Amino acid sequence: MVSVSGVFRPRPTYLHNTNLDLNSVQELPDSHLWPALDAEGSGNLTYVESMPVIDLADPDVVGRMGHASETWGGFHVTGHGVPLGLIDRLESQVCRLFSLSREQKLNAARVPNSFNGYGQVPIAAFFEKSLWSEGCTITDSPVNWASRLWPDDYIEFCDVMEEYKKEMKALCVRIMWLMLASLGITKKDFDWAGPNGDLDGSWTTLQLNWYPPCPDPNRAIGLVAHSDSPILTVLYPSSTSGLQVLRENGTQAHWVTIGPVPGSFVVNVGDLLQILTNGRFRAPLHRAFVNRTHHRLSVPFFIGPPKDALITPLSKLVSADRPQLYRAVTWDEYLGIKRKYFQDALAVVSLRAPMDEPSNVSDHGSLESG
Ligand SMILES: C=C1C[C@]23C[C@H]1CC[C@H]2[C@@]12CCC[C@@](C)(C(=O)O1)[C@H]2[C@@H]3C(=O)O
Ligand SMILES: O=C(O)CCC(=O)C(=O)O
Ligand SMILES: [Fe+2]
Repeated sequence: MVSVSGVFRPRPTYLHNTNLDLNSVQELPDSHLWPALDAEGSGNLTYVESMPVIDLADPDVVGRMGHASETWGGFHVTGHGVPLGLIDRLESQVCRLFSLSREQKLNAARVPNSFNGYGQVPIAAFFEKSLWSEGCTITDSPVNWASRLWPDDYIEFCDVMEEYKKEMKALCVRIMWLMLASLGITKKDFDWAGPNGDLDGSWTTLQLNWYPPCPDPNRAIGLVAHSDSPILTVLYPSSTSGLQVLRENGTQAHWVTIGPVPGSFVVNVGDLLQILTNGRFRAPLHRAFVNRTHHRLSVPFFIGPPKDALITPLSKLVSADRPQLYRAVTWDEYLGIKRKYFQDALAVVSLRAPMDEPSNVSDHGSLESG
Protein backbone atom coordinates (compact mmCIF):
# COMPACT_ATOMS: atom_id res chain seq x y z
CA MET A 1 0.00 0.00 0.00
CA VAL A 2 1.12 3.54 -0.61
CA SER A 3 1.92 5.70 2.39
CA VAL A 4 0.95 9.33 2.75
CA SER A 5 4.61 10.21 2.23
CA GLY A 6 4.54 8.07 -0.90
CA VAL A 7 1.83 10.05 -2.59
CA PHE A 8 2.85 13.34 -1.05
CA ARG A 9 4.07 16.01 -3.42
CA PRO A 10 6.02 18.90 -1.88
CA ARG A 11 4.32 21.28 -4.29
CA PRO A 12 0.93 19.90 -5.19
CA THR A 13 0.43 20.17 -8.89
CA TYR A 14 -2.70 18.22 -9.56
CA LEU A 15 -5.22 20.18 -11.54
CA HIS A 16 -8.58 18.56 -11.30
CA ASN A 17 -11.12 18.72 -14.06
CA THR A 18 -13.39 21.47 -12.84
CA ASN A 19 -15.86 20.99 -15.67
CA LEU A 20 -17.15 17.67 -14.51
CA ASP A 21 -20.53 17.95 -12.82
CA LEU A 22 -20.67 15.14 -10.25
CA ASN A 23 -24.39 15.69 -9.85
CA SER A 24 -25.11 14.40 -13.34
CA VAL A 25 -22.52 11.66 -13.84
CA GLN A 26 -23.99 8.18 -14.48
CA GLU A 27 -20.83 6.11 -14.18
CA LEU A 28 -17.76 6.56 -12.00
CA PRO A 29 -15.12 8.24 -14.19
CA ASP A 30 -11.54 7.00 -13.96
CA SER A 31 -10.53 10.37 -12.49
CA HIS A 32 -12.60 9.53 -9.38
CA LEU A 33 -11.86 5.81 -9.11
CA TRP A 34 -9.61 5.02 -6.13
CA PRO A 35 -8.32 1.50 -6.93
CA ALA A 36 -6.92 0.74 -3.46
CA LEU A 37 -10.32 1.23 -1.84
CA ASP A 38 -11.77 -2.01 -3.18
CA ALA A 39 -10.67 -4.21 -0.29
CA GLU A 40 -12.40 -2.30 2.44
CA GLY A 41 -15.31 -0.64 0.62
CA SER A 42 -15.33 2.72 2.30
CA GLY A 43 -18.96 2.72 3.39
CA ASN A 44 -19.21 -0.90 4.44
CA LEU A 45 -17.52 -0.79 7.79
CA THR A 46 -19.62 -1.25 10.86
CA TYR A 47 -18.19 -1.28 14.31
CA VAL A 48 -20.28 -1.60 17.39
CA GLU A 49 -18.26 0.91 19.32
CA SER A 50 -19.56 4.45 19.13
CA MET A 51 -18.13 7.84 19.90
CA PRO A 52 -19.11 9.27 23.32
CA VAL A 53 -22.20 11.48 23.46
CA ILE A 54 -21.80 14.29 25.99
CA ASP A 55 -24.56 16.61 27.12
CA LEU A 56 -23.40 20.08 28.12
CA ALA A 57 -25.64 19.83 31.20
CA ASP A 58 -23.97 16.60 32.37
CA PRO A 59 -22.65 17.17 35.92
CA ASP A 60 -19.43 15.42 34.87
CA VAL A 61 -19.11 17.29 31.58
CA VAL A 62 -15.47 18.25 32.23
CA GLY A 63 -14.34 14.74 33.10
CA ARG A 64 -16.20 13.18 30.20
CA MET A 65 -14.92 15.69 27.66
CA GLY A 66 -11.39 15.22 28.93
CA HIS A 67 -11.61 11.46 28.66
CA ALA A 68 -13.15 11.57 25.18
CA SER A 69 -10.52 14.05 23.98
CA GLU A 70 -7.67 11.89 25.24
CA THR A 71 -9.05 8.64 23.82
CA TRP A 72 -11.15 9.42 20.73
CA GLY A 73 -10.03 12.98 20.08
CA GLY A 74 -13.69 13.91 19.79
CA PHE A 75 -17.27 13.40 20.89
CA HIS A 76 -20.87 14.22 20.06
CA VAL A 77 -22.20 17.20 21.96
CA THR A 78 -25.87 17.61 22.85
CA GLY A 79 -27.71 20.14 25.00
CA HIS A 80 -25.87 22.92 23.16
CA GLY A 81 -28.84 25.25 22.75
CA VAL A 82 -28.25 26.05 19.06
CA PRO A 83 -31.77 26.68 17.70
CA LEU A 84 -33.05 23.85 15.50
CA GLY A 85 -34.69 26.42 13.25
CA LEU A 86 -31.28 27.89 12.47
CA ILE A 87 -29.92 24.45 11.56
CA ASP A 88 -32.89 23.91 9.21
CA ARG A 89 -32.24 27.23 7.55
CA LEU A 90 -28.56 26.33 7.23
CA GLU A 91 -29.39 23.01 5.55
CA SER A 92 -31.74 24.60 3.10
CA GLN A 93 -29.23 27.31 2.12
CA VAL A 94 -26.49 24.70 1.65
CA CYS A 95 -28.82 22.67 -0.62
CA ARG A 96 -29.75 25.80 -2.49
CA LEU A 97 -26.10 26.64 -3.15
CA PHE A 98 -24.99 23.21 -4.32
CA SER A 99 -28.11 22.64 -6.42
CA LEU A 100 -27.05 25.47 -8.72
CA SER A 101 -25.58 24.47 -12.05
CA ARG A 102 -21.84 23.92 -12.32
CA GLU A 103 -21.45 27.12 -14.38
CA GLN A 104 -23.33 29.17 -11.82
CA LYS A 105 -21.29 27.82 -8.93
CA LEU A 106 -18.06 28.61 -10.74
CA ASN A 107 -19.05 32.27 -10.46
CA ALA A 108 -18.24 31.86 -6.79
CA ALA A 109 -15.01 29.92 -7.38
CA ARG A 110 -12.21 30.24 -4.88
CA VAL A 111 -9.25 32.14 -6.27
CA PRO A 112 -5.72 30.76 -5.71
CA ASN A 113 -4.34 31.27 -2.20
CA SER A 114 -7.69 32.24 -0.80
CA PHE A 115 -9.85 30.39 1.68
CA ASN A 116 -13.07 31.83 0.32
CA GLY A 117 -15.56 30.46 -2.14
CA TYR A 118 -16.53 27.39 -4.10
CA GLY A 119 -14.23 24.55 -5.14
CA GLN A 120 -12.63 21.27 -4.16
CA VAL A 121 -11.38 21.10 -0.58
CA PRO A 122 -7.75 22.27 -0.37
CA ILE A 123 -6.34 18.79 0.42
CA ALA A 124 -7.65 17.49 -2.92
CA ALA A 125 -4.49 19.00 -4.41
CA PHE A 126 -2.39 16.25 -2.81
CA PHE A 127 -4.00 13.41 -4.71
CA GLU A 128 -3.96 12.34 -8.28
CA LYS A 129 -7.52 11.04 -7.96
CA SER A 130 -10.40 13.44 -7.39
CA LEU A 131 -12.72 13.42 -4.41
CA TRP A 132 -16.45 12.82 -4.72
CA SER A 133 -17.32 16.12 -3.11
CA GLU A 134 -17.71 19.81 -3.61
CA GLY A 135 -16.88 22.43 -1.03
CA CYS A 136 -17.37 26.05 -0.24
CA THR A 137 -15.25 27.90 2.31
CA ILE A 138 -16.58 30.95 4.13
CA THR A 139 -13.84 32.74 6.04
CA ASP A 140 -14.77 36.32 5.15
CA SER A 141 -18.22 37.65 4.35
CA PRO A 142 -19.85 35.75 1.48
CA VAL A 143 -21.73 38.88 0.27
CA ASN A 144 -19.45 39.42 -2.69
CA TRP A 145 -19.84 36.06 -4.33
CA ALA A 146 -23.34 35.32 -3.02
CA SER A 147 -24.59 38.44 -4.75
CA ARG A 148 -23.09 37.16 -7.99
CA LEU A 149 -25.00 33.88 -7.56
CA TRP A 150 -28.33 35.38 -6.56
CA PRO A 151 -28.32 39.10 -7.44
CA ASP A 152 -31.83 39.63 -6.07
CA ASP A 153 -31.86 37.13 -3.31
CA TYR A 154 -28.57 36.68 -1.46
CA ILE A 155 -29.42 38.26 1.90
CA GLU A 156 -30.98 35.20 3.55
CA PHE A 157 -27.94 33.09 2.57
CA CYS A 158 -25.52 35.61 4.08
CA ASP A 159 -27.64 36.16 7.21
CA VAL A 160 -27.88 32.45 7.92
CA MET A 161 -24.12 31.97 7.50
CA GLU A 162 -23.34 34.93 9.80
CA GLU A 163 -25.83 33.86 12.43
CA TYR A 164 -24.64 30.29 12.36
CA LYS A 165 -21.00 31.37 12.64
CA LYS A 166 -21.85 33.44 15.71
CA GLU A 167 -23.56 30.48 17.40
CA MET A 168 -20.66 28.18 16.55
CA LYS A 169 -18.06 30.59 17.85
CA ALA A 170 -19.81 30.86 21.22
CA LEU A 171 -20.19 27.08 21.38
CA CYS A 172 -16.49 26.56 20.58
CA VAL A 173 -15.47 28.93 23.36
CA ARG A 174 -17.60 27.03 25.86
CA ILE A 175 -16.39 23.63 24.75
CA MET A 176 -12.72 24.57 24.55
CA TRP A 177 -12.61 25.76 28.17
CA LEU A 178 -14.48 22.69 29.41
CA MET A 179 -12.05 20.40 27.59
CA LEU A 180 -9.01 22.28 28.88
CA ALA A 181 -10.40 22.36 32.43
CA SER A 182 -10.05 18.58 32.47
CA LEU A 183 -6.27 19.11 32.22
CA GLY A 184 -6.27 21.82 34.90
CA ILE A 185 -5.87 24.60 32.34
CA THR A 186 -7.62 27.91 32.96
CA LYS A 187 -7.83 31.27 31.21
CA LYS A 188 -4.68 32.38 33.05
CA ASP A 189 -2.51 29.78 31.36
CA PHE A 190 -2.22 31.43 27.95
CA ASP A 191 -3.08 34.84 26.61
CA TRP A 192 -4.15 34.50 22.97
CA ALA A 193 -7.75 33.75 24.04
CA GLY A 194 -8.06 37.38 25.15
CA PRO A 195 -8.65 38.87 28.63
CA ASN A 196 -12.09 37.24 29.03
CA GLY A 197 -11.10 34.03 27.32
CA ASP A 198 -13.71 34.67 24.64
CA LEU A 199 -11.36 34.01 21.73
CA ASP A 200 -11.93 37.45 20.25
CA GLY A 201 -9.48 37.96 17.44
CA SER A 202 -9.35 34.23 16.80
CA TRP A 203 -9.46 32.87 13.28
CA THR A 204 -12.68 31.15 12.30
CA THR A 205 -14.02 29.58 9.14
CA LEU A 206 -17.15 27.80 8.00
CA GLN A 207 -16.84 25.01 5.46
CA LEU A 208 -19.82 23.72 3.47
CA ASN A 209 -19.32 20.18 2.14
CA TRP A 210 -21.54 18.54 -0.46
CA TYR A 211 -21.37 14.88 -1.48
CA PRO A 212 -23.55 14.10 -4.51
CA PRO A 213 -25.00 10.57 -4.86
CA CYS A 214 -22.30 8.34 -6.31
CA PRO A 215 -22.82 5.56 -8.91
CA ASP A 216 -20.04 3.41 -7.39
CA PRO A 217 -19.63 4.43 -3.73
CA ASN A 218 -17.22 1.62 -2.80
CA ARG A 219 -14.62 2.86 -5.23
CA ALA A 220 -14.94 6.58 -4.61
CA ILE A 221 -14.16 8.70 -1.59
CA GLY A 222 -15.85 11.90 -0.42
CA LEU A 223 -13.08 13.25 1.74
CA VAL A 224 -9.74 11.54 2.18
CA ALA A 225 -8.44 10.76 5.68
CA HIS A 226 -7.04 13.82 7.43
CA SER A 227 -6.95 15.58 10.74
CA ASP A 228 -8.21 19.14 11.03
CA SER A 229 -5.45 21.71 11.52
CA PRO A 230 -6.98 24.32 13.84
CA ILE A 231 -7.77 24.16 17.56
CA LEU A 232 -11.29 22.78 17.38
CA THR A 233 -13.89 21.70 14.83
CA VAL A 234 -17.61 21.65 15.55
CA LEU A 235 -19.26 19.77 12.71
CA TYR A 236 -22.89 19.54 11.72
CA PRO A 237 -22.89 16.03 10.19
CA SER A 238 -26.53 16.08 8.92
CA SER A 239 -28.71 12.99 9.26
CA THR A 240 -27.08 10.94 6.48
CA SER A 241 -24.02 8.98 7.64
CA GLY A 242 -20.71 9.44 5.92
CA LEU A 243 -18.23 10.49 8.56
CA GLN A 244 -15.76 7.93 9.91
CA VAL A 245 -13.25 8.49 12.68
CA LEU A 246 -10.13 6.42 13.25
CA ARG A 247 -10.34 4.99 16.75
CA GLU A 248 -6.84 4.34 18.04
CA ASN A 249 -6.53 2.27 21.15
CA GLY A 250 -3.02 1.25 22.07
CA THR A 251 -1.68 -0.66 19.09
CA GLN A 252 -5.18 -1.25 17.70
CA ALA A 253 -6.89 1.09 15.29
CA HIS A 254 -10.07 0.85 13.30
CA TRP A 255 -12.48 3.10 11.45
CA VAL A 256 -15.74 3.83 13.20
CA THR A 257 -18.74 5.06 11.27
CA ILE A 258 -20.29 7.96 13.12
CA GLY A 259 -23.98 7.21 13.41
CA PRO A 260 -26.58 9.94 13.55
CA VAL A 261 -27.23 11.29 17.04
CA PRO A 262 -30.23 13.59 16.54
CA GLY A 263 -29.56 17.19 17.52
CA SER A 264 -25.85 16.67 18.12
CA PHE A 265 -22.72 18.22 16.72
CA VAL A 266 -19.47 16.31 16.32
CA VAL A 267 -16.49 17.94 18.04
CA ASN A 268 -12.96 17.10 16.86
CA VAL A 269 -9.62 18.03 18.38
CA GLY A 270 -7.44 19.88 15.85
CA ASP A 271 -3.66 19.60 15.33
CA LEU A 272 -3.04 22.89 17.14
CA LEU A 273 -4.90 21.68 20.22
CA GLN A 274 -2.78 18.54 20.15
CA ILE A 275 0.29 20.81 20.15
CA LEU A 276 -1.11 23.09 22.87
CA THR A 277 -1.90 20.14 25.15
CA ASN A 278 1.52 18.58 24.49
CA GLY A 279 -0.12 15.56 22.90
CA ARG A 280 -2.63 14.89 25.72
CA PHE A 281 -5.55 15.50 23.33
CA ARG A 282 -5.25 13.81 19.95
CA ALA A 283 -6.38 15.18 16.61
CA PRO A 284 -8.14 12.13 15.12
CA LEU A 285 -7.89 11.05 11.53
CA HIS A 286 -11.31 11.12 9.91
CA ARG A 287 -12.75 10.79 6.41
CA ALA A 288 -16.07 10.84 4.58
CA PHE A 289 -17.57 8.17 2.38
CA VAL A 290 -20.41 8.59 -0.10
CA ASN A 291 -23.53 6.64 -0.98
CA ARG A 292 -25.44 5.63 -4.07
CA THR A 293 -28.83 7.15 -3.48
CA HIS A 294 -28.64 10.27 -1.35
CA HIS A 295 -26.68 13.44 -1.47
CA ARG A 296 -25.12 14.34 1.85
CA LEU A 297 -24.04 17.61 3.33
CA SER A 298 -21.85 18.47 6.29
CA VAL A 299 -20.87 21.80 7.79
CA PRO A 300 -17.72 22.02 9.90
CA PHE A 301 -16.90 25.21 11.76
CA PHE A 302 -13.20 25.62 12.49
CA ILE A 303 -11.66 27.81 15.15
CA GLY A 304 -7.99 28.61 15.42
CA PRO A 305 -5.97 31.18 17.35
CA PRO A 306 -5.21 34.64 15.95
CA LYS A 307 -2.94 34.02 12.96
CA ASP A 308 0.24 35.38 14.55
CA ALA A 309 -0.18 33.96 18.08
CA LEU A 310 2.57 31.57 19.05
CA ILE A 311 1.14 28.16 19.98
CA THR A 312 3.41 26.18 22.23
CA PRO A 313 2.79 23.19 24.53
CA LEU A 314 1.44 24.62 27.79
CA SER A 315 4.10 24.62 30.49
CA LYS A 316 1.70 23.00 32.98
CA LEU A 317 1.54 19.99 30.67
CA VAL A 318 5.30 19.61 30.26
CA SER A 319 7.26 17.71 32.90
CA ALA A 320 10.11 15.25 33.26
CA ASP A 321 7.58 12.45 32.63
CA ARG A 322 6.02 14.27 29.73
CA PRO A 323 8.75 16.11 27.85
CA GLN A 324 7.81 18.79 25.37
CA LEU A 325 6.70 17.07 22.15
CA TYR A 326 6.35 20.01 19.76
CA ARG A 327 8.09 23.26 19.02
CA ALA A 328 6.21 26.56 19.04
CA VAL A 329 4.40 27.53 15.81
CA THR A 330 2.04 30.27 14.73
CA TRP A 331 -1.26 29.24 13.12
CA ASP A 332 -0.15 30.93 9.93
CA GLU A 333 3.10 29.00 9.86
CA TYR A 334 1.34 25.73 10.67
CA LEU A 335 -1.19 26.16 7.85
CA GLY A 336 1.74 26.68 5.49
CA ILE A 337 3.38 23.49 6.79
CA LYS A 338 0.09 21.56 6.41
CA ARG A 339 -0.34 22.75 2.85
CA LYS A 340 3.16 21.55 2.08
CA TYR A 341 3.43 18.34 4.10
CA PHE A 342 -0.24 17.40 4.66
CA GLN A 343 -0.50 14.57 7.19
CA ASP A 344 3.20 14.78 8.05
CA ALA A 345 2.72 18.34 9.34
CA LEU A 346 2.66 17.37 13.02
CA ALA A 347 5.84 15.35 12.55
CA VAL A 348 7.50 18.41 11.02
CA VAL A 349 6.95 20.44 14.21
CA SER A 350 7.66 17.47 16.48
CA LEU A 351 10.74 17.59 18.69
CA ARG A 352 10.82 13.78 18.89
CA ALA A 353 9.70 11.83 15.82
CA PRO A 354 11.99 12.41 12.88
CA MET A 355 10.08 13.62 9.83
CA ASP A 356 11.15 10.75 7.59
CA GLU A 357 9.83 7.96 9.80
CA PRO A 358 7.56 5.77 7.68
CA SER A 359 3.94 6.72 8.07
CA ASN A 360 1.61 3.80 8.90
CA VAL A 361 -1.37 5.30 7.18
CA SER A 362 -2.08 4.71 3.51
CA ASP A 363 -3.18 7.34 1.03
CA HIS A 364 -6.84 6.98 1.91
CA GLY A 365 -6.23 6.30 5.55
CA SER A 366 -6.51 2.53 5.96
CA LEU A 367 -4.00 1.04 8.34
CA GLU A 368 -1.34 -1.34 7.26
CA SER A 369 -1.22 -4.52 9.28
CA GLY A 370 1.08 -4.62 12.27
C1 LIG B 1 -8.87 26.57 8.22
C2 LIG B 1 -8.80 25.66 7.36
C3 LIG B 1 -8.82 24.24 7.75
C4 LIG B 1 -8.81 23.58 6.42
C5 LIG B 1 -8.02 24.54 5.59
C6 LIG B 1 -8.66 25.86 5.92
C7 LIG B 1 -10.04 25.96 5.25
C8 LIG B 1 -10.61 24.61 4.89
C9 LIG B 1 -10.26 23.48 5.88
C10 LIG B 1 -10.33 22.10 5.27
C11 LIG B 1 -11.71 21.46 5.23
C12 LIG B 1 -11.61 20.06 4.62
C13 LIG B 1 -10.42 19.25 5.15
C14 LIG B 1 -9.15 20.11 5.20
C15 LIG B 1 -7.95 19.26 5.58
C16 LIG B 1 -9.02 20.84 3.90
O1 LIG B 1 -8.43 20.51 2.92
O2 LIG B 1 -9.70 22.03 4.00
C17 LIG B 1 -9.40 21.27 6.11
C18 LIG B 1 -8.21 22.20 6.36
C19 LIG B 1 -7.37 21.83 7.55
O3 LIG B 1 -7.89 21.52 8.61
O4 LIG B 1 -6.16 21.84 7.38
O1 LIG C 1 -18.31 15.37 5.90
C1 LIG C 1 -17.90 15.12 7.02
O2 LIG C 1 -18.61 14.60 7.87
C2 LIG C 1 -16.45 15.45 7.39
C3 LIG C 1 -15.99 16.79 6.91
C4 LIG C 1 -14.59 17.10 7.34
O3 LIG C 1 -13.92 16.31 7.94
C5 LIG C 1 -13.99 18.41 7.03
O4 LIG C 1 -14.58 19.18 6.26
O5 LIG C 1 -12.90 18.69 7.56
FE1 LIG D 1 -12.15 17.29 8.81
